[in-house]
Amino acid sequence: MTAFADSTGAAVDADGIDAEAALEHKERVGSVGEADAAAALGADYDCLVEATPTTLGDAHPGFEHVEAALERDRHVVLANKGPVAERYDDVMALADAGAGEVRFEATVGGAIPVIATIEGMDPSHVTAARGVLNGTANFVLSRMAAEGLGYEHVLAEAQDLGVAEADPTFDVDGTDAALKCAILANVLHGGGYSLDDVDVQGIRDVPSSALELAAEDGRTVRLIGEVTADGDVRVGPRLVTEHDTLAVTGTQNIVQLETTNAGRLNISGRGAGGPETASAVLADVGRLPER
Ligand SMILES: NC(=O)C1=CN([C@@H]2O[C@H](COP(=O)(O)OP(=O)(O)OC[C@H]3O[C@@H](n4cnc5c(N)ncnc54)[C@H](OP(=O)(O)O)[C@@H]3O)[C@@H](O)[C@H]2O)C=CC1
Ligand SMILES: N[C@@H](CCO)C(=O)O
Repeated sequence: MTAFADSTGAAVDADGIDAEAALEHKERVGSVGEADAAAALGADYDCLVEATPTTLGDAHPGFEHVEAALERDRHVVLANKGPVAERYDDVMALADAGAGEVRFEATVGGAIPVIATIEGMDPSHVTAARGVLNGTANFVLSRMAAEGLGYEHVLAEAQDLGVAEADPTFDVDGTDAALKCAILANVLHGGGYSLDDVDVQGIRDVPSSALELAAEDGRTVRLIGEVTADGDVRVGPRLVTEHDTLAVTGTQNIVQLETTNAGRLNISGRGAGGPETASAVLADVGRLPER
């Protein structure tokens, strides 16, 4: 690693950075290094890992970071969903114009290999996708149902686990799941989608009484996102039976892919969290060609 930045500073060294020392510097001083944060963009590197907070619309500052790397023919690996959910076509045009590749496994489903599976099948053989795509909302719904706990209390627990977005309304209002669905739609249809194309409803208005009522009937509520065979994209709370494949618990995610050759694939696993997300980022780095 030759550069490492946060919002207020950067550590840059072409001979390699001591990550432990940079993190210790952040603990002590509040930033990973003394250099200007923007200095990391001009550093000597092969691949930029973009993991700034996901933002909507112009996807600032993530998009500009991606642009700076691709214009220098560097590879990009994203954990940040903004650039590939909101500006997929712009990102791919930049990649097509140069020698850098863009990968973004971590943006959908945390540690589980959703994008790699679609690539492996070939997107033209995947007709639809649906699933539980937000670990925070799933944690909140499953804890509320299992423990009868209040919404605010459970959301605070999810924030402590490090799975909630910097702005947790993204999670509970369905925005994060919608961004992931827009990314899936872009992968399946070769671009053209953003958050504006997703019909979104979150879980904020799901009362614990609705979960109790559903449980009496052997059912529960899950925040389900889907890209339909017609290309429609939507996210909302849905009733599912307690034993349904989609009724994963805690921060687990599940993605169901409808495929022409393999039928329905179910891929589930840890969909959020620091080590989980880092594993997907590193898997992408390993998939990049040598520069
Ligand atoms: N956490 C998870 O489970 C998952 C997260 N993601 C995505 O990964 C990204 C990171 O998530 P997470 O680590 O949880 O988020 P955090 O909010 O914990 O961390 C974001 C980091 O970005 C830094 N940052 C902010 N602005 C800039 C900037 N202009 N230049 C350089 N660095 C900047 C922040 O610096 P500072 O420390 O100074 O504030 C902080 O270190 C988000 O886009 C999120 O949506 C994707 C999958 C799973
Ligand atoms: N906040 C997101 C992180 C993973 O993208 C979640 O809860 O699923």
